[in-house]
Amino acid sequence: MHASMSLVRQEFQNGDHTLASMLETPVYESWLRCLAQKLPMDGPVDYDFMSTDQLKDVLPRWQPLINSSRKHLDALHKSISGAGWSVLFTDQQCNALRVYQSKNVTEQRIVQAFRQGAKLSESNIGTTAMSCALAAKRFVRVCGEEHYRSAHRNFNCAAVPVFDAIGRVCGTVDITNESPLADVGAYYLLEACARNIQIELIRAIPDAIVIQLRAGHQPVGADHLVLAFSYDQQLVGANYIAQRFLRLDLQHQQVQFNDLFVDSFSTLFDKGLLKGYPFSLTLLGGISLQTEVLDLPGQSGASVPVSTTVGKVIDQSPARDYGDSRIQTSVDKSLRVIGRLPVLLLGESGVGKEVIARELHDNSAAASGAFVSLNCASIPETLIESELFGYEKGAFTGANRDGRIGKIQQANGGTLFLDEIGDMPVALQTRLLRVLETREVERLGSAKPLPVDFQLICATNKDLAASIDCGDFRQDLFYRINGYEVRIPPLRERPDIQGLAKRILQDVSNGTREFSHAALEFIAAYPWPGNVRELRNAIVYADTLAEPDTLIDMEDLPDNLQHQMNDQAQLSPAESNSGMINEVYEKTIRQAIDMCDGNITQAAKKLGISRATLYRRIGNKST
Ligand SMILES: Nc1ncnc2c1ncn2[C@@H]1O[C@H](COP(=O)(O)OP(=O)(O)OP(=O)(O)O)[C@@H](O)[C@H]1O
Repeated sequence: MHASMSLVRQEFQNGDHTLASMLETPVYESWLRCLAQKLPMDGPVDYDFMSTDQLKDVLPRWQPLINSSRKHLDALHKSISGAGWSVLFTDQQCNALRVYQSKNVTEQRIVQAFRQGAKLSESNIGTTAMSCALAAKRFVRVCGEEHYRSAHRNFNCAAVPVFDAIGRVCGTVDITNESPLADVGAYYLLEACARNIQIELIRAIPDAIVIQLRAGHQPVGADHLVLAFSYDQQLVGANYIAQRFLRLDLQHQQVQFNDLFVDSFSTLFDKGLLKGYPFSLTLLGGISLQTEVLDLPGQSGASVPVSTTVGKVIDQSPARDYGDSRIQTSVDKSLRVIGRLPVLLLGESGVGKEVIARELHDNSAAASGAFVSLNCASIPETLIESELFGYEKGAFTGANRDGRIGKIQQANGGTLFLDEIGDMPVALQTRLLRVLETREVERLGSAKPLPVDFQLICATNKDLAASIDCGDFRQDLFYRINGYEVRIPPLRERPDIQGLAKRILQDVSNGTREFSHAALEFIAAYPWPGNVRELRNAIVYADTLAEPDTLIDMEDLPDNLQHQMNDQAQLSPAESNSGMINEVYEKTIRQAIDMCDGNITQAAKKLGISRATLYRRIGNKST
């Protein structure tokens, strides 16, 4: 094989393509593109990387793709790393979004090139499995000297394209090994990973109802068809299998629910309420498919494993940690009452009210029902009513022709989570109160009451007592929703911020990273005005941008945290009158001095404050 490939390459370089044209078509076509770009076949390859600033610019654009792929890439890496495979996830320009090096890697070029932000396009590094898979839109293996650049002759690669919710190529997953042997098992897992990422992208479509379908006789583990519909019945996502099975071309076609099925769209909601119970949908041609609702609008899905083709899909949700045992105690108590009393969660923005609401739902007797959330502050006042109560066919101009099921009805048999309840308009508070009293809901445009049964969890960061005083919140509704009140302390008041941070980092990095001592001290000292949301974002940021396989250090955390800390440290003690905050800054300053072995000038530089300010702060402590 080696001798013959050398001959193929030699003849190609001499302008004779007879042998090269017998290579796999995607590989030969890539060679032709490389030739057209005058890339040399021989000689060293220099890898090009995005600068940290460029990475910061593109990361927000990549984030949805990274989020949807993370757990499937983690699972792929775990499965095949021991067999020597490194995993690379790229965007559609072959820029490395996420990398996993095999523990057994020895080839220096893999060590060098497998870094986030590496620019690995064909025009930069010649033929690769990624560039071939992108062009051919299918699985391609490129082995040894099939790589255009001879520097890559020790690479054995395979790659598949990743398709987005409507079937456009949005990236690739590549696996690379130093061993030249084919590995059918690894290829199978690679293809399953790409299919699962597409399903995850479909499940991330906001406000879509996502269903999975299969023929009754399909064996366990076979791929399902996954379809997502918007409220107006339009097909907004379909996985690769569904696109082929139903002959769809979503990039160029608009498809409605009843272009595909004989059943009415409302079947999805009526049957979907019993989440987890399959029902039957019939295609226009008469084929009947077993259907299950994966996500209802308002629920963020993308967490339940769908395709079983990767074998056992790992549930990555860790045992919950709040950094405060008082919160766990309150959650445990709430669980005892939630079936009978509504729970009211109070706390600043970002403390984790929705996380706790989901935790309560998942561990309650209604866990098999839906968790339906409505943020009363984030949708226009005029829409809350139809969102909550739903409406009948033709209830008002612009209404969907089939009518719409409301959130209250969707939560039947499950949990209704009303976030920012303090922002609900007073007129609607009256209607909600009636539903809570009668346990019946009337859709807009209908006088027919429908019985409903759900657990209620409300949350707010407003002072409801003050809202009642000024007439913005009904007192009787307050008593109705406040069966059991849980006050969630802000992060800065929790005793074990470091423990929570470690747990989040473990989750985010899939157990591959830890914090340095200095970073942990900083985390404990910083006041976290954005609470756990801010902490989590900072950790995701650091995990994404820090060099692979290193500790997360203070410098890896977002710059703005350190600036905010320093700004506070610049304040005179009189300006910064909170004892807690003073203590926090003094602790940071002491740590900086320790880290600089007592050198005040260096410590001041590290903190970004003047020596005078630093002395003033130390003086403040000693007085
Ligand atoms: N205990 C926790 N462990 C890990 N992550 C958490 C925890 N609590 C909250 N988070 C994360 O913090 C972010 C904010 O959480 P959540 O939306 O539940 O807060 P909230 O109090 O409902 O905020 P808001 O009032 O702004 O709606 C989310 O990204 C969530 O994943």
